[in-house]
Amino acid sequence: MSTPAPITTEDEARAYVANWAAPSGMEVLSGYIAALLDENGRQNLISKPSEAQLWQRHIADSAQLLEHVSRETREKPPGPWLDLGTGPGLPGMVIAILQPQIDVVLVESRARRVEFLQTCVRSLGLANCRIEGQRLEITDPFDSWIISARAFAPLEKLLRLSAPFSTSSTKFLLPKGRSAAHELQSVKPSIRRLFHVKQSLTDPEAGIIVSQ
Ligand SMILES: C[S@@+](CC[C@H](N)C(=O)[O-])C[C@H]1O[C@@H](n2cnc3c(N)ncnc32)[C@H](O)[C@@H]1O
Repeated sequence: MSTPAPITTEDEARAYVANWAAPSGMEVLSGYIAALLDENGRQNLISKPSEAQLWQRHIADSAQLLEHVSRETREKPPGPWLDLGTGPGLPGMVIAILQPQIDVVLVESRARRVEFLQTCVRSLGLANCRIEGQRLEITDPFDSWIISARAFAPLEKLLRLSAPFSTSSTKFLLPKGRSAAHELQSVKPSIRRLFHVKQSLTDPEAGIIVSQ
């Protein structure tokens, strides 16, 4: 399989995301983006400077996690995709919009963010997206097919918190920005050997920690 080209502009990001979208996915996505930008005026969901590069920094950055999932499991997901500390739905809600056959569960503890997520689910008609609006620690456990988390917690803490939601076959997809390699180096070898770092398509210096 060829490695996709790096994404360096908003146009490239939009075209990249469109490749992952189910029919009508891009239309639903524009509804989500409009809501996100509107709500960002009321609460701090994404940094203000990143608004100008929203497709690259947030939407394509989320969508690229699909590169690390086999086509076979993507088409017939063997369980739910769990996104920890999703904030405004990044990356989980983007995945749910692009791939409606995937059941996505978003965990977020902050009430105003939860309200935003619930409004999006209702207004965009996202039947495959469930919100768990409380701390992960008090969320009823279930077995996840995939666990994603962007800017949520350091790796060891993340693994500890997510243990009730993972099995030996759960795949972890953890965008870690520029600290990915360093973070993986800093965990104990028994954990380190279970993961590797993949380069982000949206930032050549950023990495995604992926389980084997
Ligand atoms: C830095 S933000 C990242 C949000 C989003 N993933 C993104 O990349 O834009 C971390 C989010 O995790 C949520 N969070 C932190 N600890 C949590 C916990 N124990 N359970 C659920 N959500 C939590 C916070 O409220 C916050 O929205």
